Amino acid sequence: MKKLKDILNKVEIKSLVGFSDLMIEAIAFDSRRVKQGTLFVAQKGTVVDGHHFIEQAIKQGAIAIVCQELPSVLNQEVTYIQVLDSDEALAQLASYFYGNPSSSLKLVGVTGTNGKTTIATLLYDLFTNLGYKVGLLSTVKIVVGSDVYETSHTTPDSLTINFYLNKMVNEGCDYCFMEVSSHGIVQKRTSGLEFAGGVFTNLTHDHLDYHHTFSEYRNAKKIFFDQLPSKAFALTNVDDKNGLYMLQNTKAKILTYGLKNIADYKGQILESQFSGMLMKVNQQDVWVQLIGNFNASNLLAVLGVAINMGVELDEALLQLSKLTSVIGRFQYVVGANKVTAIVDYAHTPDALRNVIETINSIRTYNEKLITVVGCGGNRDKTKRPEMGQIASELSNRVIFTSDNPRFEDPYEILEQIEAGVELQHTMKTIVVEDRKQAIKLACQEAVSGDIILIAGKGHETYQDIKGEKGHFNDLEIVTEFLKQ
Ligand SMILES: CC(=O)N[C@H]1[C@@H](OP(=O)(O)OP(=O)(O)OC[C@H]2O[C@@H](n3ccc(=O)[nH]c3=O)[C@H](O)[C@@H]2O)O[C@H](CO)[C@@H](O)[C@@H]1O[C@H](C)C(=O)N[C@@H](C)C(=O)N[C@H](CCC(=O)O)C(=O)O
Ligand SMILES: Nc1ncnc2c1ncn2[C@@H]1O[C@H](COP(=O)(O)OP(=O)(O)OP(=O)(O)O)[C@@H](O)[C@H]1O
Ligand SMILES: N[C@H](CCC[C@H](N)C(=O)O)C(=O)O
Ligand SMILES: [Mg+2]
Repeated sequence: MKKLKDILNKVEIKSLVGFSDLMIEAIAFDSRRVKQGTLFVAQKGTVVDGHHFIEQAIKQGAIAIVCQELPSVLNQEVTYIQVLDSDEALAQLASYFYGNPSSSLKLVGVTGTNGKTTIATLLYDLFTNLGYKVGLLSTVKIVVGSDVYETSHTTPDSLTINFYLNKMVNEGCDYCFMEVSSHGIVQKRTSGLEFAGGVFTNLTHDHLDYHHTFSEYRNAKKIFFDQLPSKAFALTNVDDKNGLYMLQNTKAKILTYGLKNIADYKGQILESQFSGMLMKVNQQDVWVQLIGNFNASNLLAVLGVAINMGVELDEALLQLSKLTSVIGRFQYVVGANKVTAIVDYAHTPDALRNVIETINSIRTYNEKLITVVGCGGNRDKTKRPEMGQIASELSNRVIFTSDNPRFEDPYEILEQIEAGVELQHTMKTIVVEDRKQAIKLACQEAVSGDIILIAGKGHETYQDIKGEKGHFNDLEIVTEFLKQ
């Protein structure tokens, strides 16, 4: 329970109608979750306008309303707080309500198109291995020390973020690593958080359904760095063409990592195998258990963060060599018939290219690479033909299939993917809409030594069809078929 006056401390208020001397028991932005004593925040959403639910929230027990526009008829028993931006207000309120938890631990945010889950999870592992209690907010899960919680977003809403940060503080966590998605930044889910550091991975094609243009998407990511305080660090990938652009206006201490360009944390791959890579990092050799240029880059980011959080270089390198792959990211099983199946979360053109090129750089070409891939429904449509083109150009055989069609017609999605396949590659491709059947076909076609890549779903344990999430797990299914 907190005083309304205090909760509003950092909120930019346009007008206030009613008493501010109230005790608030809970905050909610969804009217369906309002109970007695709640402060309801009306947000303008992408589907509906939360202002339409103010009445309903009051009926359910809301005693105060934060909104951008005051309703035409006001309830005498309710306090209305008009603000410029409800999303921003919610983030500030949430932070205060939960005791400003981000200032009581060291919080590092990772942003970029690809690599966020990988870097945040590896940092969680590294600092846990060093003996610290650590928190993690990721696409795959939320972790507080060793307690695991389910999540539905890469960057949850600000109430959820602060709820878990508070839990982390109470449980004695020293660090928290979190993913910062572009949706999260635009919707101000991370406003009001005190970051000790930020990492930029890369910027390639994704989410143009939401951000409309590439530069809008890029500027969304940049806001995160613009808002970092001067005592924080901002670590960027100098190999990405937007790496330095991201930090143009940051007040934070600028640090760089890269495989190609001069950087504070500079790496080079000396040798690659399916089991790992030998890397040279700042003049020292280190064997790591992850593979691919993109993972070499991710590991440099991990190293940079570790060192800036006080870990000695030698210790950090030793820890780097102990890290293993993150669930759903280049996870592989080898069947009795020596067929290797790789499950990877590549769901953007760049990620798909990276993963296939990594496989191609290691394999001998005496074997076939069979790729099973699809694209999500109700998401960026323009990435579909690009992914079709990449898969068919770089693999020997491609089975296009469904990946969370959501509310779209799966065959329409598949047609859009196929539209990207160049004429000379059309013979290699086939459409099998049912993902289980597609994986089965790949296993039937594979002979000893062949490699099957199943891309797009990684750690996901469901297939989302018309809002119904039926159980589905690529790794489980392919492991089963490989036994047959
Ligand atoms: C497009 C998008 O990002 N939508 C997010 C947004 O919902 P919205 O703006 O559509 O909300 P809305 O349905 O229009 O409702 C507006 C307001 O009315 C309220 N409402 C609504 C109905 C009602 O009966 N009562 C009520 O009060 C809602 O609670 C909301 O405050 O705010 C919601 C609450 O925070 C999010 O759950 C929701 O995520 C949806 C489910 C989603 O799919 N988001 C994806 C695209 C996403 O955020 N992905 C990113 C990036 C992933 C990546 O990088 O790959 C992520 O961080 O997960
Ligand atoms: N640094 C990187 N650059 C390019 N591709 C990468 C990089 N790291 C990982 N990938 C590829 O992208 C896929 C997704 O990686 P990861 O889950 O770490 O990204 P993410 O940024 O968390 O994605 P999301 O936006 O879904 O949260 C991986 O399975 C791999 O194929
Ligand atoms: N966080 C990403 C994941 C996409 C994964 C893919 N399996 C899909 O469903 O499109 C998104 O929501 O766009
Ligand atoms: Mg992620």
